[in-house]
Amino acid sequence: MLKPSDRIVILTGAGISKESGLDTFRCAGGVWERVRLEDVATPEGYARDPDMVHRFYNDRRRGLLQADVRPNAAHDALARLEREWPGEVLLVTQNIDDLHERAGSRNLIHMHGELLKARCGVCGAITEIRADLSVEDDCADCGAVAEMRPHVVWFGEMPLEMERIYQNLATSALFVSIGTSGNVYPAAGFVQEARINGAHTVELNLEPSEGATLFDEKIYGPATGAVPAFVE
Ligand SMILES: CC(C)NC(=O)[C@H](Cc1c[nH]c2ccccc12)NC(=O)[C@H](CCCC/N=C(/NCCC(=O)O)S[C@H]1O[C@H](COP(=O)(O)OP(=O)(O)OC[C@H]2O[C@@H](n3cnc4c(N)ncnc43)[C@H](O)[C@@H]2O)[C@@H](O)[C@H]1O)NC(=O)OCc1ccccc1
Repeated sequence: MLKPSDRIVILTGAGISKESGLDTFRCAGGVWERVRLEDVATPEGYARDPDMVHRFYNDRRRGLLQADVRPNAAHDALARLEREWPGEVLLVTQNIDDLHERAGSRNLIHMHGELLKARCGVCGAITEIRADLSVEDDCADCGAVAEMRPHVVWFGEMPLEMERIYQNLATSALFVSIGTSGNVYPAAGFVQEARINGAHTVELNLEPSEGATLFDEKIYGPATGAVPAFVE
């Protein structure tokens, strides 16, 4: 069905990191059951209580840096696909963890940002971070005081590299969505973009997502089983 030169675009969400020990957002016991999205993942929430937002992301960052949190078989299979597929494989993730990179994925877009990076609210400089972030942190580049925020895309903010993503969706022969519930836009609209351009669309998830009916093919089950089997 696919020609070796064909482009493949893959979208991943929190479900692919679940079996690595990282919580999803909307499943039972998920992140948004514990904290209000409006308080910790919006610019308004940050303006209201930056300490609360820093605590939220510092906790997740420490969780990500735990020794037992590492890429799983699904992350590994996608890195292998990128290495072995003769055509281009672009991996677009909504996840802010670094498990795709640790698995070896390179042609990767973090459309919602990265937990191990901070950004200056004044000059936009981006720095790598592994320790806690707080309102005390100043910008090493422009010296702005207390302006360092998590380099993540909050609700109401424009996701990253949207142009490059739409260009690749417009020329993809295969679009695969893995471990996402299809609730958050514009990511939830990518399947429609891919379909419009004639791509074959596949959903790999634990259960049907909001956009399940838009996929040509659906395979349900844990990612660590479904993704390696699909890549094989
Ligand atoms: C809630 C929703 C209604 N709101 C939005 O979508 C909003 C508003 C909006 C825009 N357009 C719309 C159109 C209609 C309605 C609303 C909107 N969108 C925005 O504000 C976006 C910005 C959204 C980004 C917000 N930031 C996040 N995160 C970063 C921070 C952080 O992480 O803290 S979103 C957050 O939700 C994303 C989606 O969640 P999922 O990854 O899908 O996780 P979820 O828990 O929901 O699902 C997990 C799935 O995995 C499955 N699963 C579980 N275990 C496993 C397993 N083991 N194996 C396989 N699958 C598994 C489960 O079954 C489940 O289906 C996450 O990735 C995460 O990034 N910005 C924007 O639109 O800018 C303008 C614009 C417009 C056009 C074009 C460009 C720009």
